[in-house]
Amino acid sequence: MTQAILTLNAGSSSLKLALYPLTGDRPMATGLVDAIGPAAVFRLKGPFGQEIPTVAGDLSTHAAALQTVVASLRGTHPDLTLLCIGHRVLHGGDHFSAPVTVTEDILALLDPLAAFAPLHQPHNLAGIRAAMAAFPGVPQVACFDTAFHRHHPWVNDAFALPRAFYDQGVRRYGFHGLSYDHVATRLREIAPQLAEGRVVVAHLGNGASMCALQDGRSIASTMGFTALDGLPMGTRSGQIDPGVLLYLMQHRGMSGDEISDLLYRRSGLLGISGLSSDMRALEAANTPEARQAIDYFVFSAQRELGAMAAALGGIDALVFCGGIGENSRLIRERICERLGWMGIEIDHLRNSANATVISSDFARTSVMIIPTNEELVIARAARAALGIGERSVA
Ligand SMILES: Nc1ncnc2c1ncn2[C@@H]1O[C@H](COP(=O)(O)OP(=O)(O)O)[C@@H](O)[C@H]1O
Ligand SMILES: CC(=O)OP(=O)(O)O
Ligand SMILES: [Mg+2]
Repeated sequence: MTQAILTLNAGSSSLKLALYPLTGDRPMATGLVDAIGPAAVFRLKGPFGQEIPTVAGDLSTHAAALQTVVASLRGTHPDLTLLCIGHRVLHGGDHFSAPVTVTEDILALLDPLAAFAPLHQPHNLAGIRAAMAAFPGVPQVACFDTAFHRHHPWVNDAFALPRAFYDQGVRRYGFHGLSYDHVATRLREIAPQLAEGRVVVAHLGNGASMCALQDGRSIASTMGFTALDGLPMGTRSGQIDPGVLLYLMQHRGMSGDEISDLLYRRSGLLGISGLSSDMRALEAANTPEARQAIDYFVFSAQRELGAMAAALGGIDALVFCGGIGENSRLIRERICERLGWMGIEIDHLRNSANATVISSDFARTSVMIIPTNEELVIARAARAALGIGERSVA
């Protein structure tokens, strides 16, 4: 019998998965079902990144895709027994500061939070419900993007609104917490002294944010009540004057749904470039609009980095992660330009090689690349829920 843990990260049109053994950091398989629906594509890889054949099956919904995924995993592991399924869930509100084993009561607490995370939460919860239906009796563990930030000082948790709103949950939650948890853990392994200091982690992917870590704990983040704030993203606006939204509603007659669509799906890199939400496409395009989208992204990152360093009272290390942070030497180089005032100076050869340490030997502030691994954080939480890990789960 092959006992294993499945991790799921259900997005609006995708399902990312990993199959983990009960010990060790190397997944037995990783996979992605992309463009769930009539034209879905399903790819599965083995422990060394080699392609694994998948079974032909229904990929038209998240629930159907999950069945096809498990059937394919059984192709290589015929005696597969799933002991636990761990899920990425974007929003845990003020209810959760740690992973939790899901019950119907917990789902009832998480459902209303979909209003604060429309791109993610409905799909995350659909993934849990599909897994509960397909594997009754198998524990489902929810791991929240917000949990890592729940101990922010009050000034980084509140907005300057009348107090009642804070009490009703209108707070600066912060997201990408699974990613920051992983990076903080890796940094303690790679550079323990730095990990005790003032570190800003830049998670630059399709969603993008920064986190200020003091001794490995989050004290501030650029994302707030929702995953819209802070840096511009693939299709999300990032920080915007709330007066713009009032103007659009009161004078341009836009509805709440239209503004939501504008801010979540039509803005950011896609909105500015008019071309693509994908940084690779913008780097290749060389149109004035694509260049402006990159300029805006870089300038926002420099500005937010200043804010995170100020929250920490200085900076000892900057760490890049996420699809852009891990792979784009151009964006890293552009962000680090003009940051000499905070002791940042990168070594261009190291940066081009995507090395772990990319700062020059003479720089006061270390600059690093640490590939993120949200799946491993979820797998460890699932192991803890089974009583075979180091962290506790309620
Ligand atoms: N070599 C690269 N150069 C520039 N951007 C890249 C590169 N590889 C990936 N990216 C960008 O990373 C982003 C996706 O990041 P990722 O963290 O994988 O997103 P997701 O949030 O979907 O997991 C896309 O904008 C993609 O273009
Ligand atoms: C929080 C967030 O934006 O997540 P993602 O990068 O997966 O979209
Ligand atoms: Mg992501």
